[in-house]
Order: sequence, then C-alpha cells, then structure tokens
Amino acid sequence: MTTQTRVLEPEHWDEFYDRLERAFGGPADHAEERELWRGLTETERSLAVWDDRGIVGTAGAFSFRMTLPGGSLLPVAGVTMVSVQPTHRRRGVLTSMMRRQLDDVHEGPEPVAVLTASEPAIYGRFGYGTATLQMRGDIDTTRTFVRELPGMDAVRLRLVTPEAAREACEAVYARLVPDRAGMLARQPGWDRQALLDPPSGRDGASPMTCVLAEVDGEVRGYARYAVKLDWSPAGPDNIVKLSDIDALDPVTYAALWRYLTSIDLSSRISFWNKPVDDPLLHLFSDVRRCRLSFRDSLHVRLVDLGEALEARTYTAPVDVVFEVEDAFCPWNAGRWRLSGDAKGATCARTTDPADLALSVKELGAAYLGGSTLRAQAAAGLVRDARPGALAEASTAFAGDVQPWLPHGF
Ligand SMILES: CC(=O)SCCNC(=O)CCNC(=O)[C@H](O)C(C)(C)COP(=O)(O)OP(=O)(O)OC[C@H]1O[C@@H](n2cnc3c(N)ncnc32)[C@H](O)[C@@H]1OP(=O)(O)O
Repeated sequence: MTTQTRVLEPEHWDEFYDRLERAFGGPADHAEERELWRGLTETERSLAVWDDRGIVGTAGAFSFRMTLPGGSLLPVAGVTMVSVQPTHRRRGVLTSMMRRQLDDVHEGPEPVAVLTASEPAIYGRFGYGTATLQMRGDIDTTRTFVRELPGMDAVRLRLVTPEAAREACEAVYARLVPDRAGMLARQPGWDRQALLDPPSGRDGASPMTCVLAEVDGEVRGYARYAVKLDWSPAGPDNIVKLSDIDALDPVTYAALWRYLTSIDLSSRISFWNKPVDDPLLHLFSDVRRCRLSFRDSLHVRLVDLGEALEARTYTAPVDVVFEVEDAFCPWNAGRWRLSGDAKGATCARTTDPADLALSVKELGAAYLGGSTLRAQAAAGLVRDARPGALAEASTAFAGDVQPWLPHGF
C-alpha cells in the first residue's frame, strides 16, 4: 500500500471529517456539532494520509495553553481527530502520523503534547503517560444530602439559557484556570463547545439549562444541566444530567449542589467529569451514595523534556538525575539533572550518575502532579539508584491539588 501524508488542505475538511466519523462508527454528528469542529480545526496543523482513493488516516492538533503546577500557562499541542480507516488498520498508518506530528511539535514552540484517548492502550508506545483522572458519579439524592454551610441562603439562583449566561460562565471559568494544573485556558471559539446541545445527543433529556449563582449581584458560580424524565409505576424518578458546575467559593458551590439535589421529581444526579479531589467528596452526607467511579483522562507526552520540566515549579526542593528512555523521540533519551523548588527549576543534560531510571511516559504521567513517581515505582516502572531519590522526586512532583482536564477535545 502506497500512502502519502500531507497537511490538510481546507477544501478537504469534509472528507477528512467524514473519514474520522466513519472510523469511530456510530451516527454522523449533528450539523451544529460538525460546524463547531470545522471552525475549531487548525487545518495547518492537521494531517491527512492519502492513498490513491482518498483519505485513510487523520490526525489534528489544537494550540492550547494549559495550567502547570505553580500556575503558569504552557503552550501545548492538543492532539485530536486521530483515526485510520477500518480497511487500513494495523499497517503502521497511526505510527507514521504520530512520527510526523511529534517531529512537527518538536520543531515548534510547544514542549508538551496532550490528548484524551479513545482507548488508553494506544498511546503509551508513543511516550504518552496518563496524567489525570476524571471522577464520574451517579448520586442517589434521596439518600444523601448536601451539608449546610453558613451563608448558603444568601446565594441567589437564577435560571437562564446557556447562551444568555455564556459570558458570565466564561468569566467564572477564566478565574478558575490558574488554580488547577491540567485546566485549559479558553482559546477563541472554545466557549461554544460547552454549549453544544444537539437534540440527537440528548438521549431523551430536556434541552440544557443553566443556573447562575449570584452573591450581592455578582455571578460566583454556575451549573449547566438537563433533566431526563423517568416515570416509573411508583412515581417520578427523573435524572439530573449535570454537564458543568463551577464556583469561586465553597458556599456558592454548596448552594449549587443543594439546588441540584432538590430539583422536584428527580432522584438522581449523574455527572461524568469532576476532579478526583472535588469538594463534593466532603459536601455530601453519604459519599457512598454518590456511586463514584474513575477513569483516565488527559495523557501527557513530554516532547522537549528539559524545557517541559523547567516550565513547572516543584512542591519541595529537588535535585535528581534522571536516566530517561525515549525510543520514539530519542532526542530526550539520556541523563538529565533536574534542580528546582517552588520558585522554579533548571533541567539540563548531565554525565553525572543516574539517581532514578524511568521512561518519558512515567515523567509525563507525573508531570501535572497527579500520578506519583512513587506509585509508578511500586508498579516497577521507576527504578531508584540512589537511596532517598525516589522520595525526594516523588514529593517534589506531587501537588496538593489534583490535576484535571475540564473538557474533552
Ligand atoms: C487522540 C484521539 O483522537 S484518540 C482516537 C483514536 N481513534 C480511534 O480510536 C478510532 C478507531 N481506531 C482507529 O482509527 C485505529 O485503529 C487506530 C488509530 C487506533 C490505530 O491505527 P493503526 O494504523 O491500526 O495503528 P498502527 O498500525 O500504526 O499500530 C501501531 C501499534 O499500535 C497498536 N494498536 C493500534 N491500535 C490499538 C488499540 N486500539 N489498542 C491497542 N493497541 C493498538 C498496534 O497493534 C501496533 O502495535 P505494535 O507497534 O506493537 O505492532
């Protein structure tokens, strides 16, 4: 099979997207969703693999800025729209696209690539490590209740359409971005993604609505949700399907949850993406009734290792030499000395003996402060050559706020 990989020409976007949809299976996107992705696609960063009959492979990248431990924003490549036609699988098309894409990112200004995976087993071979988890829940609101906090009754709630509330919600979101590693600053057009609500995606639920939470006239939080009717012979058991909930302070957050748990005729709240250390773990009277589960979310690839490790800060002083394996991006392989603390860091090549041996995948997993080096060592993935080095590095990389990716891409 002869194929050719080219940067996507804008006039081929429809074929590119049709092929992507076919590779994923299922029905075609609603027109509203398709137009959103058309507008967000950065064609000059998208790759199409062609054979003599058309496009057989797709891959794209978004130019994101992501919060790092310490609060700075790093330009990162958000890898997306990866697919290979069912007729062309397992012949190395994905590998060739990953090769070209990581070479392009290496030549550009972004030291890190990130993605969410359809299947987490795909990307480790290319050096991506699982850096964040997402928490899902299905709360039985007849059996668990939100704790009362002083001041909750002063929070005023107002129902508005998501469109009318867009700017106010975006202002809240923007203030939260620096507080948690893994959050993405909004790039132009991305505010529309949160409002996507095509009828075909509702699974029988109502259109999405938004509740704004105000204190002294200032919007301090919001939740976007839909309600799915479920009338059993015993009565109503509607489900509140929560898309987003964000607040600038604990009292507003608690007031929003109290509201959601008390919507008439409903007995469940389902949500699919909150941080694993979300305050809701402490807000509900019986967390077991929240029926929580966890899943991998953001996968991180350090493309330019030294630059990436210098871009973040470290919880505690660290001075260690890593022996890094990186078969797919060999420019990262070898020994690196990382010296840093809460103010900043340097990371440079060294000939000093190694303290810790690991692959770039483990460093990617630990990069945002979620998955610890110690836990990965316990799985045999990080090897300690100097006593104490593992504890030192693991403590320095970890944070007291768990990283989180707020939305898919
Ligand atoms: C960021 C995103 O967009 S995630 C979305 C990814 N896309 C999808 O899931 C859509 C459906 N799937 C597909 O389009 C394709 O099967 C892909 C893209 C996952 C794989 O494409 P292929 O061209 O078949 O992959 P390729 O032949 O380059 O395989 C490279 C290696 O990955 C392995 N691999 C490929 N797909 C998978 C998988 N789903 N799970 C585990 N391993 C996989 C191959 O076995 C091969 O392993 P090897 O190097 O040890 O031989």
